[in-house]
Amino acid sequence: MMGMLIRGAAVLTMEKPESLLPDGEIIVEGQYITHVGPAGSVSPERTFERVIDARGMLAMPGFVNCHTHAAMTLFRGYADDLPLMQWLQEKIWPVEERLEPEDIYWGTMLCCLEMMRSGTTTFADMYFHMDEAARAVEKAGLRASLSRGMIGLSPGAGEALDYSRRFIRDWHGQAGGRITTMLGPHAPYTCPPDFLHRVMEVAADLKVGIHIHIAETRAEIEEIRQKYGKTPVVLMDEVGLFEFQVLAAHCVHLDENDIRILAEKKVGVAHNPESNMKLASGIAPVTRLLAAGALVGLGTDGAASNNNLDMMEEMRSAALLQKVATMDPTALAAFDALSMATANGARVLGLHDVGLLKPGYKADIILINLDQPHFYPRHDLVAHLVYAARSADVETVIIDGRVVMEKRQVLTMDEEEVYHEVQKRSQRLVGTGL
Ligand SMILES: N[C@@H](CCSC[C@H]1O[C@@H](n2cnc3c(=O)[nH]cnc32)[C@H](O)[C@@H]1O)C(=O)O
Ligand SMILES: [Zn+2]
Repeated sequence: MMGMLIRGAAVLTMEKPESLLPDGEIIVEGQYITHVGPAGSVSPERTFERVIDARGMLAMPGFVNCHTHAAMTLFRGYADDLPLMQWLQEKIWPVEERLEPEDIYWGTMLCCLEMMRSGTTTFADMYFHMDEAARAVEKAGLRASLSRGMIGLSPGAGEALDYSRRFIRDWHGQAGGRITTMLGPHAPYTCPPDFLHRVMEVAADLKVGIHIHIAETRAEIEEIRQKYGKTPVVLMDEVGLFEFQVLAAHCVHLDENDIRILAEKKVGVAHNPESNMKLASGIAPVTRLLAAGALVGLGTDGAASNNNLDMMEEMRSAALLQKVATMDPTALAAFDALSMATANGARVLGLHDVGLLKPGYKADIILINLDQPHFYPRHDLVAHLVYAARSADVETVIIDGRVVMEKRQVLTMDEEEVYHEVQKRSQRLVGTGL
């Protein structure tokens, strides 16, 4: 195998803030990165199947979106400006009842298209009809951790758990390892402890992680306190959930004890600042979580509560929100926000060879076009990425060693077909035709 050489780019490996090569060389062989070094580190005699001249670009790991509901792109702009419980119960759950499996395929495809075009290479999804979501991911070429969301209180809970078990067996490690799976009990207020015990049995049996929403709103804290006399985090800990690899979305309303538990049990937290702001759920104590040593990644949540899947915007929102919430401009510095969006996000998903540009890591690489006004002067590229960049700056996307977008041309999906299918289906679902 001769592999692919990327040369001429500034290379941000994300290992340390100072590990930026102003002019670097990256070799990709198969799915993996096999070399990262300065210009001239690759022998001129060596030949490659493909050489990408990336002068004027910055190479960095693709973004990892730690929490979304991919096919909710179908409901973007359908129900806005409502609090979470009302939004879910009155607006979202009724239209979700009407979703057909093929809708999920196209909704997930639109999600993949939007993510790829904004530099996201990996995402964690919790939804249903997950076979269709997996097929879309397989076709689109992204990396994803997929879970079938389960409402433990619903009459269909047993069926959802059976589906999950079968789905995990069918899909875990598929698409050359791009697809992994988790169990998806929705939240402590929809999944009582007896159901969570059944979920944990399956998790132990199939050796997969658990993706759940925790402590998203004050209403949830109140409801759990009234029912169980404790916080959602303590309840989940006592149930034994944190003995597993857990991806906990939101974690907005936490006390000091909750923060200590999340850090100690190495729970992966998915922080979703824009969804939390839009639904007025609150501000997650990210600064305190990080100070306590907790593992925190970044997510967009579904497109119906954000309303886009843009990780650059999310990163910027995360940093700005922590600063204003703590009244401390040093809070969530640029490199920390960038780590949450890449390397730490991968760890939150339990992916230990994703999120850094380093030999032995999966070749999930994005090239960002630096030849633009908002990237001058070139003082600090890390600060530029967090505070000045926008998603349209992403030129080229490589996932699992394969070029899937080049010069902003998506190579794996037919964009027009995706738009057409999504428009048609969302009209049927929510009855609006623009
Ligand atoms: N209703 C499904 C299972 C739930 S999938 C995951 C659910 O999470 C919902 N969801 C989306 N965003 C949020 C959020 O921020 N908090 C809580 N739930 C959300 C989403 O609408 C979806 O219904 C069934 O038929 O079994
Ligand atoms: Zn969610």
